[in-house]
Amino acid sequence: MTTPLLEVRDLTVRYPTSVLAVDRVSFTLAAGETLALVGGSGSGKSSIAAAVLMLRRPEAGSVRFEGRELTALDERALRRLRPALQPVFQDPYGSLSPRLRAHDAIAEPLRVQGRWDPLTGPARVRELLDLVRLDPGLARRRPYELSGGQCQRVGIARALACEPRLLVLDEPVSALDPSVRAGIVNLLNELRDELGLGQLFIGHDLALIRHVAHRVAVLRHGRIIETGPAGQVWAAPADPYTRELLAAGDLLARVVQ
Ligand SMILES: Nc1ncnc2c1ncn2[C@@H]1O[C@H](COP(=O)(O)OP(=O)(O)OP(=O)(O)O)[C@@H](O)[C@H]1O
Repeated sequence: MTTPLLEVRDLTVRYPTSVLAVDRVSFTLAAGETLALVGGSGSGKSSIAAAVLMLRRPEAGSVRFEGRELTALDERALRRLRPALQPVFQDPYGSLSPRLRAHDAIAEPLRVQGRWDPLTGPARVRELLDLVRLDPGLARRRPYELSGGQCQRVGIARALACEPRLLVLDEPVSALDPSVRAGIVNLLNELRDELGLGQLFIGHDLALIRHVAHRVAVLRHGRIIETGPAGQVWAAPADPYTRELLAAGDLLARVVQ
């Protein structure tokens, strides 16, 4: 049996305020696969993302990335591994420095990792711009001179600069205008297929997630209440809460149209 890209077992996250945010959650994710974590506000999605990225150490449970137990690694070992696991966050403007032009924002992770070569670096940045289908003419613009969708493409290019194997996408299109969401979602699908990335896609809009995910895990109060292939969960949700989420998604889609 091949080792999954990511294997999470009995993950438990508790905050100092003693909120049990994630309660013994387990799932696996293969390379080239998108697993969506869906659920209402406060169901524990972002807490799982933070624990997978080891931005917050879990209270209990195991997070294995390519077979390595992340919870057992010290900060130094984690720092070496971090480029392989990259986040993309919700707020495209907030995730970029307002000072940096798109070109420098994309070059920054290469510089930080000591991988910047003045001879080949600019070509690598152009390659990354091309990968996220961003016009090279926009490379000199700062975030406030770009649209939300363009900023999110810069954010994705920054993540790709690290040559990751796993993207943790925490509501990557929720803050964007509905008219540009499909473009970003399609880009993420294409990148996954082109580069063989694993994607943990966090969201609450099941209508959108149907177009992204191979599999879905539905969260409620920090626990997975239903999991399965996206098409199956969509066509025949087993849990009444999933049915509620689907109905809410349909309603939202109709309002947005
Ligand atoms: N830093 C924190 N300190 C204390 N409690 C927290 C913290 N972050 C999250 N929580 C609590 O943990 C639970 C899960 O929150 P989390 O943000 O993971 O859910 P979520 O599903 O991502 O929600 P949303 O969709 O609103 O972002 C909630 O009860 C939340 O109030």
